[in-house]
Amino acid sequence: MENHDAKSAFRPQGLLQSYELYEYIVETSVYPREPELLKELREVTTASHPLAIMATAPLAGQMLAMLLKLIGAKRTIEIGVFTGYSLLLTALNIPDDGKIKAIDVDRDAYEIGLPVIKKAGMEHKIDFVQSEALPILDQLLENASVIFIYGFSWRLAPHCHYMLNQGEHKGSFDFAFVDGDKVNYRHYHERLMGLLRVGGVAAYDNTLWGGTVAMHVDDLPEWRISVRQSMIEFNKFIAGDTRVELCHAPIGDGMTICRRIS
Ligand SMILES: C[S@@+](CC[C@H](N)C(=O)[O-])C[C@H]1O[C@@H](n2cnc3c(N)ncnc32)[C@H](O)[C@@H]1O
Repeated sequence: MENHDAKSAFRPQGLLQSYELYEYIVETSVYPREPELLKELREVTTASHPLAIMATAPLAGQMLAMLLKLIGAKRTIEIGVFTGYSLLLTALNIPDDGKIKAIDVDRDAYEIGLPVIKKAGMEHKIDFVQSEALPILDQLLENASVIFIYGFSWRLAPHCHYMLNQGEHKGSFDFAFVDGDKVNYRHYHERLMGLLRVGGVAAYDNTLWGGTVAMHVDDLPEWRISVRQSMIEFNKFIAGDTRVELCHAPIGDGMTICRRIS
């Protein structure tokens, strides 16, 4: 296997055999139906960010939009926003009173796409949090809103009561799109199993990592190796996870779609 294959995730066609086949699909079925403001967001990203290729591919985006509609998603989580292609796409496919908890360490990238999100009238659905994703998911699971009620005991010693409104968000999300740091997918999955309702769906992007999961490690450039290993471990783990039904779709860079069943 030559190294150019190992880089295939960063070619527009992703895992498809040829650019011509990719072009055929997007020209026939994707671009003619892609909302104008998603196109605009793509263009703004390409013009403003050297890593525009990180944005979710419109072909995979179309499948996400279909999933959101099929399950009637209203409350969603997104890990890895970048300039907001998948975020705007999600916002466009949930109801007007739907809500997205969108988490990314990089606010600058989010702000590149924000004017387009505002133009689309979708900002009110989005709660963007600039942070590492893991602590935010933990907070949602714990939801420890602590109310201090100061009082005095018979000895006049102050004491306080803690009212822990624990777990309010447990099982309350319909959908999660995970496209952040790949090495944490396994940790994100554990949290999402608590946050998604039974019947809720999590979609994990890049799970074939340019096809490298099935390549020999000696044939790969250094920068591919650690994520490849994380993906191999995640794919193996999730395939055996009885809490979910799953579909490993070779779309884009590989997308694993899980439906929580217990
Ligand atoms: C592939 S991009 C996401 C693309 C996005 N879904 C789209 O449609 O444009 C990955 C994003 O994950 C973010 N990221 C990386 N590590 C993260 C972490 N630990 N927590 C939250 N976000 C993270 C990066 O800042 C980057 O914006």
